[in-house]
Amino acid sequence: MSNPTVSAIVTDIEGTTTDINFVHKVLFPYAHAKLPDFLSANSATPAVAEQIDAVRSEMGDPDATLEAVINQLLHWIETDQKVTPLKALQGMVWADGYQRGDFKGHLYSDVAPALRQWKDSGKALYVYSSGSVQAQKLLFGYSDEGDLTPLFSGYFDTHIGHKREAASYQRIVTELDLPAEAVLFLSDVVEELDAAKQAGMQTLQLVREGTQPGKHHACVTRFDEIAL
Ligand SMILES: CSCCC(=O)C(=O)COP(=O)(O)O
Ligand SMILES: [Mg+2]
Repeated sequence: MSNPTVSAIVTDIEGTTTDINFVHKVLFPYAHAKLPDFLSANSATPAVAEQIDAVRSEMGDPDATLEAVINQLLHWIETDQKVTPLKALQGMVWADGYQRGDFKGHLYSDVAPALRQWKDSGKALYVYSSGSVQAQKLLFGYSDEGDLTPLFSGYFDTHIGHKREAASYQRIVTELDLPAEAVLFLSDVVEELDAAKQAGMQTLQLVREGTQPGKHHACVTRFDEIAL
């Protein structure tokens, strides 16, 4: 497919640029193992204390003990809940892992060449993930393909809204200051693509191994099938 009407591309991460297994079998278990000690050691640090208070708010219990907060966070990891303070704290814990070389951000082999080509041809590139902006920058900054962060013009996380809600994509379009139809959203998840399309964006589903294709969005299996 060739599409010269696209000025900006917004990409999802998990299942789109990156193997779901890297997120679920490397990142989430790492956060699950490290969060308790990280929170016990850093609970007085202002950036961490702010997120602990946000967890207490989500729990509806402003007096929850640190132990209760930790148990809540571990439960959210086990059930893959996209709760904003969990995502912020995961990003902080993963920073250690990336910096120590415990893992690198996984990217499918077709992703970095396509991102470079789109950037060179004048497209603006953005990320929209439930992972925090810090986590997104870490994954692309410490990726298997080196530091790809210079390719991106911006990052969006759940502070802009949840990924299955059209209003989130309307806010992104407003931030990009572009007509919605000039923005292409890439994701593996049909509900996210439906929300982006409702906001007027162009959409394309990445059907990586194990992904079920939907009926209402054009599909590709790799980034190098996308001609812009
Ligand atoms: C930013 S890397 C970690 C991804 C993550 O935490 C997550 O929940 C995946 O969300 P996505 O919106 O990329 O499916
Ligand atoms: Mg995804």
